Amino acid sequence: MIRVDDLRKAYDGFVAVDGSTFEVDRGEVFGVVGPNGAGKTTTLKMLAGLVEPTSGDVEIAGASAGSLDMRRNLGFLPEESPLYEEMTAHGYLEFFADLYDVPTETARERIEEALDRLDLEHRERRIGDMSKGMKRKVAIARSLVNDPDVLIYDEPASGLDPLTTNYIIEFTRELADDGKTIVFSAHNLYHVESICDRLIVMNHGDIIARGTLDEIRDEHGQTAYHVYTDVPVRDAAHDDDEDHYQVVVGDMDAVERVRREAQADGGRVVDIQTEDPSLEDIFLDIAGERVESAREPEAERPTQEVET
Ligand SMILES: Nc1ncnc2c1ncn2[C@@H]1O[C@H](COP(=O)(O)OP(=O)(O)OP(=O)(O)O)[C@@H](O)[C@H]1O
Repeated sequence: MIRVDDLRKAYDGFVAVDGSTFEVDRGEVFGVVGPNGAGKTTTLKMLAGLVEPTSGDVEIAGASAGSLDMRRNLGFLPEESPLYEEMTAHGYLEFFADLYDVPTETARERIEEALDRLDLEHRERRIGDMSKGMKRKVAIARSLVNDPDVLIYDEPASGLDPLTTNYIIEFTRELADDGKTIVFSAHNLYHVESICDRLIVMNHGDIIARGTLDEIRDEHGQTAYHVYTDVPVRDAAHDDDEDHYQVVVGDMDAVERVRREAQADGGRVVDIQTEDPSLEDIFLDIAGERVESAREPEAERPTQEVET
């Protein structure tokens, strides 16, 4: 659906995006992740035909970036979406539907459906008097008025309260389930982990990792093994609540060493749990930088039990 070939952008010699190549399939949610200044917005704007690449190509559903065909089939949500503050949500969205030549009745139905699904309250309120979350929902509805196949969302949920953030992130997933192809950027890696099919991780203009989250984990991540014993072993911490000892190791050989050590002291391993690295852990590993400190609590991370 989207093909990006050796895309590059330099501003006065400063390279913001350094030769990105990737493809996005129809119906996919595709994440573009990275710290501030990684080149996410520049990449998304080049996809949307809003920034002219220094070199390289973008093709969306067979149309080249910036062409009229492509624009008709695209919804872009900028990081900061300036809205017409004096208008109501309806007035504003009808105005944009009109720009896309959407027939009035179709536009009304589409707008109503989008605002219902986004659960936008106080639709007749002046946009200038709406909360930040409400404004973001109006901007998202705006990206849908032309019923595009492709949506490009720059930080769709950044800076919003957790409830609105979750709502928007889940809504983004639903749009893909409806068949839309979505490229979205995020600082918050937890959002990416929760809804992306595939992603690229960018840093300083380069793609430093790519694939599904599992593929990225396999290639770059390291599973942590939490080993619980009933006798003290080297480097273990005592868990007062459970009255056992816990040590975290990086591979099965180390787990085996802990088991032998416990046995030598007349004890045993009582449990082993694995913890997959989060995208943030992986990012720290490969880029040596933290992408987002304000992530969801640790408890949200998936933990699987393994056979002991
Ligand atoms: N119009 C411009 N002129 C000069 N430099 C620019 C311009 N736009 C972006 N840059 C630079 O290009 C780099 C990449 O910026 P970009 O906005 O794409 O990053 P980002 O990953 O989206 O960051 P953020 O998460 O902060 O939005 C940054 O160093 C930025 O300062």
